[in-house]
Amino acid sequence: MQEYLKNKHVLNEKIQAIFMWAGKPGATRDLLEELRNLKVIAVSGVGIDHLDLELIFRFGIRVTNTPFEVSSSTADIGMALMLASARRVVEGYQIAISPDTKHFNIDWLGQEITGATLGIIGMGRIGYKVAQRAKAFEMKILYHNRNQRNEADEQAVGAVYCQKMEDLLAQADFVMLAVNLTPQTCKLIGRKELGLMKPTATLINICRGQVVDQDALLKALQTKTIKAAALDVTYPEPLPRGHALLELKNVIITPHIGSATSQARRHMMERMVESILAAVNGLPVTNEVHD
Ligand SMILES: O=C(O)C(=O)CO
Repeated sequence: MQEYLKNKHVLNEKIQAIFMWAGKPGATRDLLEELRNLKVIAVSGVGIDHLDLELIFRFGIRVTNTPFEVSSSTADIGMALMLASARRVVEGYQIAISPDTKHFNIDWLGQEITGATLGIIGMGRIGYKVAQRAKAFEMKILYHNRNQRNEADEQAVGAVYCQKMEDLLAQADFVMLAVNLTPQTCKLIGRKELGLMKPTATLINICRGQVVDQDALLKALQTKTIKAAALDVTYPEPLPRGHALLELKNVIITPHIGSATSQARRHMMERMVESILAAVNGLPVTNEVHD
């Protein structure tokens, strides 16, 4: 890095590819103007909501991401959060390690996910992997998506399509968010939607914090409009210390670790290297992002 900063101007002329973390601040106009030989931006992960694609494409730069490499690990974190919330794993852990052993006998009970209804909002690659896992837990599966999946896909996981998201919200014991962040999905879940959920339901977010109106979520949790939330993503990340969501017992939060497995990260790296080599050599790029 120091070497780069020392020779920034010379090196900037040579840079043909940059690597970016999904969700982290995107490529600015200043940066694009400086990197005059840039051919490709390789994004690690599926989310490209942090990039101004119109601006990047105007510079003739190609964009690539790794949508296939993160699906299983992100679906796993969704299941982990759902189970941890339902079985109150974090509270249990606090009791198990508490110096005061008199609380060791718990005075609360968890909830089984077997037989419960899971509503998946966003049935793309990640949502579908969640459904595959939920089927093994004998959950009833509802889903809402822009487009209905084909019958074979639905039957393979026993998922029932809800054309209206409201129908899913009203029936689900667990609502899992797995959509891309777009202007259409920003604050998709707000006060009205939370109000449609059962008071016994849990919201799980594994996509982007901005998909939920966080103030409305906080209120819904404080007033017990819904039972609990389990979030791998928030807005901002991390939440400022002392944020009210961090104080609630019915919330568990992980630090955006959907793709944080050694397997997923290795596959993401391999795919990005492959895409960068292809792009700098003017060849077709796997997972190229288009308009
Ligand atoms: O790949 C992404 O965009 C993720 O956020 C994975 O959690």
